[in-house]
Amino acid sequence: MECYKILAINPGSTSTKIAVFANDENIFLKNIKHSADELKPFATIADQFSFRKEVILKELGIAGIDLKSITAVVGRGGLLKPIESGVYEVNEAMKADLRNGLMGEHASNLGGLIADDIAKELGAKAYIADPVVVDELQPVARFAGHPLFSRISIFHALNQKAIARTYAKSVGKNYEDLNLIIAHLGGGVSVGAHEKGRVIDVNNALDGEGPFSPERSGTLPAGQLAKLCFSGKYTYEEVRKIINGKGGLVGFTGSNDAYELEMKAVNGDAEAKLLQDAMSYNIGKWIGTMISVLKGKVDGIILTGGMAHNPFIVDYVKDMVSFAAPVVVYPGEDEMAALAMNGLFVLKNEITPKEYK
Ligand SMILES: Nc1ncnc2c1ncn2[C@@H]1O[C@H](COP(=O)(O)OP(=O)(O)OP(=O)(O)O)[C@@H](O)[C@H]1O
Ligand SMILES: CCCC(=O)O
Repeated sequence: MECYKILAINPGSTSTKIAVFANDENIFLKNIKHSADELKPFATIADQFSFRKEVILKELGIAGIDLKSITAVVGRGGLLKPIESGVYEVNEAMKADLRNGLMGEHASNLGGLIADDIAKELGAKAYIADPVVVDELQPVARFAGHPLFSRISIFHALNQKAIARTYAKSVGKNYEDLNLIIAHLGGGVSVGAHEKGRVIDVNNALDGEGPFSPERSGTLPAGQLAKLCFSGKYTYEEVRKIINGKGGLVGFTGSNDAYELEMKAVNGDAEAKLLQDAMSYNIGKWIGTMISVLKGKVDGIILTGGMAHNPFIVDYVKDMVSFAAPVVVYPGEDEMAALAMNGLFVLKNEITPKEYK
């Protein structure tokens, strides 16, 4: 059997994860952490391009990975225009949108850019897969209650889709035959209603919608938010930070570490327990919303992401929603394997990459 080597690149806000797969075998995995001081000199995410690329090449060199053996490079896609799920070949239109932060700044904007740059040097092809802007919302889900507003699909598409397929396989079904609710419980939280392989509704996990999470506010009371914006006490940037970065657990405790909160709760801190319960309650409430989106026809409810390791959050949510369907837990995420496998499917001609326009 031919051996394809795929380099996967997943830039996050405080880390760059890289992996090399030989077909479906993971032969190298590295989580390169970036301290706040290291990233301080860069005014924008795009400015971090050379720094992150050099760090990746250095780590691959240290690991003795022969770059010439790489067949394809797959990067985590960023804030592009809304697109359907799938694998996309990196092209000039995509690079321009990623570079210019067309839909906003997000560390994953660098995924496609760095993948393309490294691939070009190797004469290989670069792809992105299931970026956060995957948009399969049904028409009624796009309404936000005033013509000046519309709901937008931004969520952990890569992990949600990969976990959905893993679960479907485990029950001997196709993803496209199931109705699933997937709650990704990470630094941000997204809760998606997957109807027969399409995410017909999901909260915008990046921009003030959904349950609050370790570092995001989720939905805030609109009237109070409007008042705060015009109080003269906060700049636009400060309000943005309340929504994303300094919201959620960071706002309440100063830390985005849900594990730290869990330990405080375990050790008898009643406030910590109440906050953890409140976060779990809101997650359960949003899953309830998606149960009604799927009209109660739910084959499975899946909890994934880092906080799915927390038994108290899992039990709280199970207690609220297990009336509707079995609740299955896949703690953590496997975005690196998901990226690489999407690349492998393309190399094996099992899927055709789509064109970004
Ligand atoms: N083993 C664990 N037990 C309990 N909590 C955990 C565990 N691992 C991670 N967490 C908590 O899960 C939260 C999210 O962590 P995770 O690393 O999944 O997020 P991320 O990858 O930074 O964000 P995102 O998934 O939104 O991209 C953190 O607050 C962390 O404390
Ligand atoms: C919402 C998509 C990914 C993230 O949490 O940043």
